[in-house]
Amino acid sequence: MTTSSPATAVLLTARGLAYSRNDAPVFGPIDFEVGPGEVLLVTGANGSGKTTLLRVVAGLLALSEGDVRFGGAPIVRGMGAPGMAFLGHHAGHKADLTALENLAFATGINGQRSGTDAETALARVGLAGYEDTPAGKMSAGQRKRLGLARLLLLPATLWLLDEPYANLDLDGIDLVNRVIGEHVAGGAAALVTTHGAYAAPPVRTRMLVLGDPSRVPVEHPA
Ligand SMILES: Nc1ncnc2c1ncn2[C@@H]1O[C@H](COP(=O)(O)OP(=O)(O)OP(=O)(O)O)[C@@H](O)[C@H]1O
Repeated sequence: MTTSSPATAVLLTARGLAYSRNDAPVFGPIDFEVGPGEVLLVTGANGSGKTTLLRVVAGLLALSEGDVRFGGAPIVRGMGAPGMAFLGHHAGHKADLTALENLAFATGINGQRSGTDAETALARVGLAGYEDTPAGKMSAGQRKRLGLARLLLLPATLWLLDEPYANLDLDGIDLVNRVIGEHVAGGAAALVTTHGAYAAPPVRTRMLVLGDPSRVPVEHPA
């Protein structure tokens, strides 16, 4: 039996989405949907286009073909969509600012989720005691945790997480799974790129496997 979902049941929709660089395909065309309470896990070999896909969805790169929509509205390069939060390989902290100052800077621009505060978010990610530590003096894993604290504070419905498990210890990997689970439990969603089987948020999860980059023709000089 086929059931049709109401339009409001889908947060993110991609149809025939493809990205090419200098006419060479990086990924696609692909179709996917992410609804409230769901995670889309994007996997694939190195170079298969996982980060590129996230950057297209974030509006940082222009798609080459197809259509991608957030809440029914087309995503356009250069137009940050309210309601999305992006955590990249490099979390984008200001090295000279302390953990608390970085969070204040982010919420000053993006607004803050109600019912929480920066100290609570830092404690949640295991950074209690690091409030006054400059981001530039943190380890890679601590900077990743500070990025998670930022996500906890921002009023975003869709999290775009590029390799959120990288640089984290086992407790940190478990933390990522738990905060994703709590985030989507309230009807939010996340796109998560990963290589690892440890990506196991305790929520309804869809899988998207991007293709092998070896299918992309490589031109060699004669
Ligand atoms: N700024 C760039 N300029 C040119 N080519 C790029 C750039 N960024 C990525 N690429 C190329 O685009 C392709 C996809 O890269 P992307 O980083 O999206 O892959 P990925 O699946 O995230 O890889 P990984 O698993 O190694 O992180 C690769 O062939 C890569 O070399």
